[in-house]
Amino acid sequence: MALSEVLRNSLDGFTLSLILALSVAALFWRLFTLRLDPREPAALKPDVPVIGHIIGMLKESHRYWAILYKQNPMPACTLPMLNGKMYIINSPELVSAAFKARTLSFDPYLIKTLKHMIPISNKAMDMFAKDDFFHPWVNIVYSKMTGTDLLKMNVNALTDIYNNINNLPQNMEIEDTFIWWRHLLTVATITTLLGRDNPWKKDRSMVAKFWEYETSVHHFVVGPAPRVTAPAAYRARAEMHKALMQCNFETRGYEAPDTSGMIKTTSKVEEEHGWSTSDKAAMAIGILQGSVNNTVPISYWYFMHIVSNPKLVKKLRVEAEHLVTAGQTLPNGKREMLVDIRGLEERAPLLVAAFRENQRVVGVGVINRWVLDDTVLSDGQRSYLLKKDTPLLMSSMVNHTLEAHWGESVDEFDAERFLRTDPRTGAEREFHGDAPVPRGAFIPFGGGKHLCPGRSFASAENWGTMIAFLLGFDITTPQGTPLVVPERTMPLPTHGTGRPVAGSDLSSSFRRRKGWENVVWKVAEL
Ligand code: HEM
Repeated sequence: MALSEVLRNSLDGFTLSLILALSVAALFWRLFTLRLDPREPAALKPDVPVIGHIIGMLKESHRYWAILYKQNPMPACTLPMLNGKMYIINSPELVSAAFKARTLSFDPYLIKTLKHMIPISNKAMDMFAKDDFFHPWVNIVYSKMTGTDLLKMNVNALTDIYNNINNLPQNMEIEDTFIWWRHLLTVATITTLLGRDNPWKKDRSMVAKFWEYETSVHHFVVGPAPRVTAPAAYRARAEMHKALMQCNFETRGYEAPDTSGMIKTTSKVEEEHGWSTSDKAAMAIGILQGSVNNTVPISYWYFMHIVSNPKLVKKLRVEAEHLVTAGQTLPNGKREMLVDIRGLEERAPLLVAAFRENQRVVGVGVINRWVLDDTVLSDGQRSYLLKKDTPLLMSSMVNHTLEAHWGESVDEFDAERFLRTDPRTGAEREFHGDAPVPRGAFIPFGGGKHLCPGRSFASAENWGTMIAFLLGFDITTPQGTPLVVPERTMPLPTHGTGRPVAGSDLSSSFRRRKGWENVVWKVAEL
């Protein structure tokens, strides 16, 4: 007799249903109950079992980590998620320790994300993911954004921006300052990487295509079918890919003298490994995305935080006047104004402090790591075990918005917060790295072996741009009143900085300043 027949004969329907229900419950309990080693960070259970944290993340995006921390201020915790777990690290001491740990890596995320983000072949991606290709390739990215390569990038970016500024009329009304600024910085950053012969220089519509793709990048990363869920972004990516192939890779345009060392050298390595034109162009999309996606919104908010504050503009102009010298008078009667971009951290402390404060205020993204091997982190008091093959997240929003670090004015933009000398008391502030807070509490560029390689470039591009706008223009609303910083959206988990909320008044008026009408901006020879 079959087992099912035995069961049917010996048990009534109710008992059978009960056994079935208990078995399902036991299986569910077994699958979804988090079993932790006592040395791991304590569990932080969601209100709704199993899926509560996922709902929270989807609903609140980056804000969720700050909400959780406010409710449960734990230095580190483990979040149960479906039948897995994720570690969260909140305390600056543990963030610092995590940056130092060689067994915590961003690489698995980078490889997995790139595979979906860019139109690369499986063959090239498999090669990219192998240690003997990946590590030298990443080393090129880092080494080609230092020293003379970095200097050349800074000069090229600012030359592009200054050429644009030099061509502006005496007075200009802008309807959407965000879009206008986005165009200026996107083209300059891409031109720095690819050289002047690039699709974004040739065709203005390419900038909108870049942002169509960038804004929907989560459809590519998460899947499953971006062609269906984000058709416009999918088309935009295809057009960028085709244009890059034609302009920069089929013709070996990436070898041009004004192409950045980073693109030139990574493309050369790809070429030596037999990558097709299509794969080289696909990888360039990834590099451009990583370079532009943070730089442009950060830079817009930096600009807005400054120009909306007339007192700050006044102080910054005093500082900026020492950074420029008059050059020769040109045949058209205009006067060259040379901007010396060397050593701005020492020579322009307020400009730099305002930049850092802007990053504190607007940078809400997270830093992700994958635990490659069992790792123990210590904050000096307690040690935490992190188990192999577990994701780990560090939220910049948690530490960037904590009153305990930044004081009562935490919610305000205070351009002087990052000055090493407190302007109110004259006292020297205790700094840890770039910030007057414990190491690990201010992490706009991440840290450790994944510390953003583009940080010095992006910073100099921002500072140099602001110097020309501060000295050269009065920037107000069309009515002549100070601009108001628009409200920011909460970005999706794939993005680190918000955009102006829909419906904000983004109009502005640029007027050349008296005495600075006939100036031609130029980077001083270094
Ligand atoms: C204000 C502008 C920028 C911000 C706020 C920013 C922020 C970041 C952050 C938070 C990370 C993650 C670091 C970590 O995981 O510890 C990162 C990584 C990276 N950034 Fe930037 N970035 C900016 C500009 C740039 C630029 C201009 C480039 C290139 C020209 C660039 C290239 C990269 C690369 C290649 C990585 C990956 C590094 C790795 O995984 O080892 N970034 N950036």
